[in-house]
Amino acid sequence: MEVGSLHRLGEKKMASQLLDVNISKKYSSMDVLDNLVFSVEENEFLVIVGPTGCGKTTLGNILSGIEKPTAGKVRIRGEIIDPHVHNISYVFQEPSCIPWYTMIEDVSMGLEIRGVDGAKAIQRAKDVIKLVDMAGFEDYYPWQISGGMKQRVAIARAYATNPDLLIMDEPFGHLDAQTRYLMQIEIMRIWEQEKKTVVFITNNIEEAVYLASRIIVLSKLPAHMKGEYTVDLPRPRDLTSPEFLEFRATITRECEIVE
Ligand SMILES: Nc1ncnc2c1ncn2[C@@H]1O[C@H](COP(=O)(O)OP(=O)(O)OP(=O)(O)O)[C@@H](O)[C@H]1O
Repeated sequence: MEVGSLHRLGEKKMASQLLDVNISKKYSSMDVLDNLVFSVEENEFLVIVGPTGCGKTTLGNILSGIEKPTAGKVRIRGEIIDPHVHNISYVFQEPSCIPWYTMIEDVSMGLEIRGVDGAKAIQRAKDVIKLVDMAGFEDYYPWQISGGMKQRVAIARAYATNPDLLIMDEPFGHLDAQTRYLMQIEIMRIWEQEKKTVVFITNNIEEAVYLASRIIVLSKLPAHMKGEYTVDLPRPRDLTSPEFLEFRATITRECEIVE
């Protein structure tokens, strides 16, 4: 079958640009990221895939401003990214709920730290807990809910501050296959509703093709860009359709994983 739905970047005109990335990163003498140059559009769902240990988390940390590149810059709407200035949310692989906080306290705390007054913070926390389909669990503690539910709360916390950019680093990596699939459906529903820019890191190619508006494939260490694909399959995507399977096979080949 001809892969008519694949486009090398450049065939489609970019919409409004949010991030402009041009970076390299070394740890001591080890080259980790090798001259990565790409942009991220407003409201897109960009997925970064690459083999284990290739530097995906390092890239996420640099995009968020937590870590500095050794060379080059990340710009957000033209300004050098700074987590103290720009509103960036990060969802990690391990859900990081505070054990002695209820769900509503956990989500509202981040807002209060940012100066939102108590009543408004609670209301916004209720809204985003509802957004992730956790209404009714506001007064539960982390030890009373499942791993998937904790990750929903982490996503609620990430959306609560209405961020310019959401970075998700293998957020479903520790979940069982069925919960992972349900979470993929959920994250799509939320993304389509909220229209936030998401950079999603994964080494699961099926997940990448299911979620992405665009996929960037990284090479093994030191990571350089191997390919960039616009995914224009209709949503919700059918994991068993010939088009989906063809796309998955193409990305798998690009990652040099034998299917
Ligand atoms: N702070 C650090 N200091 C030194 N080396 C580091 C540091 N952080 C990461 N590394 C190294 O950089 C390389 C890339 O690590 P990174 O965690 O970014 O990869 P990854 O693609 O996210 O891995 P995985 O798929 O296993 O999550 C690894 O060799 C790692 O040991």
